[in-house]
Amino acid sequence: MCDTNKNILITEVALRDGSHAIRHQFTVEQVVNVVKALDEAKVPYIEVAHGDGLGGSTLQYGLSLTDEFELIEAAAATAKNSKIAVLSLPGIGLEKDLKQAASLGAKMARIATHVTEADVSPAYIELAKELGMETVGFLMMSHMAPTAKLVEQAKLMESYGADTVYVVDSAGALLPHEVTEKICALRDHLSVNIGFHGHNNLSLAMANTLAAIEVGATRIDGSMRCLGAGAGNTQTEVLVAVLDKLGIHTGIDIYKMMDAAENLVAPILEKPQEITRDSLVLGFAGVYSSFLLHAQRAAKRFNIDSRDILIELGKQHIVGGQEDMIVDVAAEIAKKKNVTIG
Ligand SMILES: CC[C@H](O)CC(=O)C(=O)O
Ligand SMILES: [Mn+2]
Repeated sequence: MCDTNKNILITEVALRDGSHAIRHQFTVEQVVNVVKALDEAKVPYIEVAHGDGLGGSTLQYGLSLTDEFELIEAAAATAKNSKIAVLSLPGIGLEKDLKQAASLGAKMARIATHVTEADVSPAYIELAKELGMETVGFLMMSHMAPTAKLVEQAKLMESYGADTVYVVDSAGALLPHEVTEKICALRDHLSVNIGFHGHNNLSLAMANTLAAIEVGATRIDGSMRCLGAGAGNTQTEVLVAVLDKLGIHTGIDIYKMMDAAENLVAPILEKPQEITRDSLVLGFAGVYSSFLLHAQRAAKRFNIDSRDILIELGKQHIVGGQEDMIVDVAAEIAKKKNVTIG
């Protein structure tokens, strides 16, 4: 049974994770309008950055339409109640980027590493703390590590000073009982807050989020209209309503949240966030959700089935930062199949 006395703090990630889905084309006007509405709805945290975090605007990850610092500055100037969060993957984001985000008003830093590579994060976590930011360790592709390994890595992030450690289901590959096992283990071994970030590739983002909350996660990510990579994230406005029905407090105004999703986010979507055969394969094969559009582009270029690329990426355990491998894998498949490139 859920402990209904707990307070859940939600981070709305459409303005960062959703950036993948719209090829990083956010405008200042869109960001300001969405932040204003979320601020009025009393959403505690709003993440703003390139989809791949600070510094992600490159040919490898996709160029942003608008400089992310312009978006962060505009978001921070608009938010009166909500805190602006940024994501940084050490190496893609630099320490100077974190300093700049803090100077523009970002109040939370989420330092993201592959689930077995927490040891690349101490300098960033320590810097974020020095900058006075609330600090989150974000363990991506959590399905790829056994629970004992995940606990070891989370404990490292805790030892570096993270206030919260997240289980991140980047591929939307986890099943509810696996989420329960992972969150329980973190709850039993950590003293800091525990968070969960889901993707809906197997239609399990909501079930996984509820499983996480049930056993102790108190920091939860969602994106309005599921605007996120792959099939998107746990749908925030739905989550707020479901938690209210469970008697769990988020402090968020449900009507205002619904209005923000309907009036401001729906028009931004290039197409509704559905579970298509490709996003289903992401969850099935355990592939990074942000690889979706890259794999679809490569499939077109090499005249092959995008599912074959995704399955092969899963087999080869290709992870974030190895986006260049997507084209290599596609070329290899085309060669093996003797496909004529148009
Ligand atoms: C490439 C960063 C990634 O999108 C972070 C994230 O949201 C995830 O791993 O799910
Ligand atoms: Mn994500």
